[in-house]
Amino acid sequence: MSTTDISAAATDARSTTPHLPQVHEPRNPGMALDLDIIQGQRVNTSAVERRCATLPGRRSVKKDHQAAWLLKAITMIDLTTLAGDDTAGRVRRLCAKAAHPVRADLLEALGMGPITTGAVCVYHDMVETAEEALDGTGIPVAAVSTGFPAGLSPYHLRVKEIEESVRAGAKEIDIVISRRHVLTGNWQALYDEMREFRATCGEAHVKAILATGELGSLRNVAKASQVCMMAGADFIKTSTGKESVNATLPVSLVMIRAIRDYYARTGYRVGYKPAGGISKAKDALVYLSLIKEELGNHWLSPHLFRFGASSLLGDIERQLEHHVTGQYSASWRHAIG
Ligand SMILES: O=C[C@H](O)COP(=O)(O)O
Repeated sequence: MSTTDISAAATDARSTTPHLPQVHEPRNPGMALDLDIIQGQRVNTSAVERRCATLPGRRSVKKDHQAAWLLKAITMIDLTTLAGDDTAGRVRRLCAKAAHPVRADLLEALGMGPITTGAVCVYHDMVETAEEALDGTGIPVAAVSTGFPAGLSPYHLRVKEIEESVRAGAKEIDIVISRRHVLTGNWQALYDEMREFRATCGEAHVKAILATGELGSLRNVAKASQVCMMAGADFIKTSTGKESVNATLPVSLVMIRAIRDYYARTGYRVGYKPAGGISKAKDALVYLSLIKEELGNHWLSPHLFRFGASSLLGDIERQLEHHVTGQYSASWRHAIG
């Protein structure tokens, strides 16, 4: 990464606020299911693993540049709470954190104006609470729908859940795909399901959660990515955070390259959301460098990249505090996010 590139990233980080008008990105309308493309998907697993193994060691940005990248990362977090014991109080606190993700004195010391996270992500039941709490901030609410996390509730109820979440005010819907369609190679069923989910979302943007840890192979991940994009997904997302294996770099590389292929074929840019288990600032930096190298700077923006994370923000804020003060605070001081 050249110094020029890093400076550009720093400048961009200072001006990125997701709720302000973004570069207009035409929505992916989808296309007819092309089974030849699906069957033609190949993944060289050892090459993917080799490439990913070198990334964390090779790519590091330091000092001011690191702070700029971390600030940028914050603007691309879907700040998430998806717990059985979620309460309205917890969701309101999370929303307050999304609107003010970094302490004002730290932002001032870093020469930054206000920033926010990319979205707040909750279960359907908490959409109205989050909407009220975020009123006036411009931060969108993302709802996980369609029987999250397993996606095994009756089909008509999954469609209904999307309708209800959109009616409650969610601007983004994170759907879960039926893993069995992938595992049985029923690409038409996966396409039809995704197509209907997308149509039901209407103006709300749809993120397709593949639950990659349950798809059996990287080749299946590549195929499922292509099918969901053909069916009109605005984003493809790795995981619910509830599988035993969630976001990983190899899975990310495969999905990112699927996005690149789809863009080359159709001219439409689909977003990427790694989710689940990303909790350290240094891991966020590796993901951002992977995106930059494989997809380019255009994707380093909240309208095309998000982290799905419940605790990443806390570690990033801790690193920023260290950058400003030279001291690390205890992690419990950054408990939310
Ligand atoms: O979509 C977001 C994930 O559920 C968050 O997972 P996490 O709690 O491991 O950060």
